[in-house]
This record gives sequence, structure tokens and C-alpha cells, in this order.
Amino acid sequence: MTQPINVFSEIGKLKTVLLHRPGKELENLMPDYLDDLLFDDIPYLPQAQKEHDAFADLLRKKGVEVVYLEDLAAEAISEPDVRSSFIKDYLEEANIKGTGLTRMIQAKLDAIRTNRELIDVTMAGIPKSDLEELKSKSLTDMIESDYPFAIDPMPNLYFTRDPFATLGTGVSINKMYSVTRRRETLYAKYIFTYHPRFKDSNIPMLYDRHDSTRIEGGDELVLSKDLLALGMSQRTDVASIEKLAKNIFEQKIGFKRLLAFDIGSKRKFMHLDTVFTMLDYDKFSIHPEIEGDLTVYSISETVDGKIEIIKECDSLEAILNKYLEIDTVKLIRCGGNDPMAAAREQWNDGSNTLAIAPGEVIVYDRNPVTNKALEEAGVTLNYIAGSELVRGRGGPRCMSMPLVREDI
Ligand SMILES: NC(=[NH2+])NCCC[C@H](N)C(=O)O
Repeated sequence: MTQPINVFSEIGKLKTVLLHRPGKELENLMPDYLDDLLFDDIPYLPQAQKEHDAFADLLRKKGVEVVYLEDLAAEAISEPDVRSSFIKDYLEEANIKGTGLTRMIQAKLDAIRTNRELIDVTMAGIPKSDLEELKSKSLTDMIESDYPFAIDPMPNLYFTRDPFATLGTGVSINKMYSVTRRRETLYAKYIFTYHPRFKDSNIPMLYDRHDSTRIEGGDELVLSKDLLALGMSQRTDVASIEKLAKNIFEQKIGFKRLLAFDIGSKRKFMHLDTVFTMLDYDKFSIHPEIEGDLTVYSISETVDGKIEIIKECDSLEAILNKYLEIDTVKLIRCGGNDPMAAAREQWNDGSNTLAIAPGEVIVYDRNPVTNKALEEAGVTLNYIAGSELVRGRGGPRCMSMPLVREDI
């Protein structure tokens, strides 16, 4: 039987992928809170859904099984006691002001008939205006301020790449950088523990969502069955990479080395996959700003089970040649040779490609300069529109979490 999780590369033929169709959580974005919610603008939901459906259809057309986070989460809580414990965890983490309000919301959630509807409500968040009871005078003391939400929405859920990452046969359930994304990992906890697809497989857990240091899936790349690339970024702390390495070696997942790339701490480069993705055995898309010398930490295990860390300063090209044991990797620049196009198209996720097979990727159609450079390098491109989706600052890789890839 194939493992429910099998991801030993970034490029092996994609067999099963996890998406989230953008939902009502995007309609709960408000201009005053965009920064906290990590959005730059408010997508128009029907159009965002249309674009997302086209992305899913393309994947299906390419023979990929598409599963949705919201369906798996609903199926995972099908036992009444699991559903109750999910609601309890959700409420505990929801940062609700006032116990009266918590009780009121709990009653509302308990009364929702189908689990799928329940999951949708938890994702969308709960505006105070949806709580009829709050309108009665006796409850005014529960309304702390003009803040519009009793529970915040989770608008970043369609970036399924980040709250957890599949690595080999295991999964790292991540401690997210921002408050707004921390609750997203609750769905992963329930899915990997209780969903029939996973529950009997004893999935190796490689990171703990309650850990003190942060890590996100956009910084976790599987370069080969032996090698992982990690970003030390705005989102991922170096300490987390060390912990992940320890867990990977202890649980004998199979990877022999982790390369941690220091990409600095800027929003435009929030994750390693915003400046660097794998296209083929020897081809990568990169943002020109990471072409110079980089500081990289190579983390491996010694024969007596200790962690060894070596610091190197070299170009990305030299590091990849050395550790992938390739004569010359080909780095394809986002924006080609035009610095202005590079900046603009990186902002619109031109380097954030999703490989569906070696040398075949999905890209946004809105980055023509980068796409031309990729085509000229012999990469096969499949286009999707992303006018609305891109407003959350993420591309095809960010919007997908592979569960199964064919080994290469
Ligand atoms: N893997 C990625 N690059 N994900 C992009 C996530 C974008 C999202 N708005 C955030 O700031 O978290």
C-alpha cells in the first residue's frame, strides 16, 4: 500500500495534493486590519474562487487527486467526541473576550448540523454582528470595543503550503510566525490524528505547533530524497531548523542533510519559496537578489548520532552543485535580465512555481517576462490566472501542499 504521505522531492510526478478553496474568510477582510491579517488588498471572492477552481481543474486534468482541507477537516471530526474536542480547542485558541461570549459562541457552534458547515464557520471567523444575542442590552458589557470580530477570520488558509509541511513520510505541523496564522494548524492536528486516510499510519510528527520557535512550510523544500532546503527568513527561526533536523534524524525519515539558507527578514522575501523553487532535476527559478554569496548552514548527523553544523559562504549555484552532485545547475532568473520586471514579478510570485512532474510546472500567467525565461530554458509551463488570488501574496506553490509524489 502506498503511504498516505510520500514526498521525497519537489518535482516527482504529483499524485495527491491538498488545497483550500477560498471561502467566506476573505469577505471578512477589512482595510483597517489588512496588515495584521497579512493581506495587501481585498480579493473579490467569486473571482478568486473561479481562479482557484481553474487551478484545481488543471491539476485534475493532469491526473492529480485534489483533496480539500475543509473536507478532510470535516471528515476528521466525524466522531462526536472528536468534534467536541475540536470545538473546545478552537474556542481556547480564538482569543475571545469574555466567558459569556465564549459560552454563546460555543452554543452556536454546537448547534451547527453538518461538520462541513462547522468547519466553514470556524475558518470564516465570527463577526459580532452575526451574534443576535449581542444586540440585547444585557449583553452590552460583553462587547469590549468597536473591534468587529468576536473571532477573527483565517484569510490565509488557501496558502496550504505553510501551516504544515510534508517531508518524506512525515509532517511538520508548524508554529506560525503571526498570530493570524497560528490557529490554522489546528486543522492539521485533527486531520493527521483522526482522518481515516492517516490515522492508522502513525504519521511521523516532525514539529510541534506549540513549540516556542517558528517555522513555516514556505521555507521547507525537499530537494531530493537525501536533501532538504530550509529558509532562515522572516518566518522561520534558525533554532526551529535545528529542532526539525534532530526530529528528522531521530525518526529516521531518510533525509541526510538540511541546508539552511539565510535570506534575511523582509516581507517581500517572506519564505524561501518566494525567491527560489525547483523546476527540474537541475533547474531552479530564482530571484536575482539571492544570486550573490549566501550564508548557508549545512546540518547533518555524525556516525555517533550528533548533529554537525557547517557554515558556508558561497553562491547558490555553487552550493547546489556541491550538494546535489550536479555538474552545473541552471538558475533561471525571475524577470529575466530586467531588474524592474524582476522586482515586480517576484512580488507577484513569478518565482513561486509548482512542479507537477520533472520539468513541468504551474505558473501565474501574469508574469510574462519570467515565464518567457522559463520557457526558453526548456521548462513546460501550465498557466493559471491569479489576479485576485495574488492579492494575498502567494503563488501556485504556496497554494498547494503535496501529499503524495512519485519517487524519482
Ligand atoms: N509559501 C508562501 N510563500 N506563502 C505565502 C503566504 C502569504 C500569506 N499572506 C502570508 O503572509 O503568510
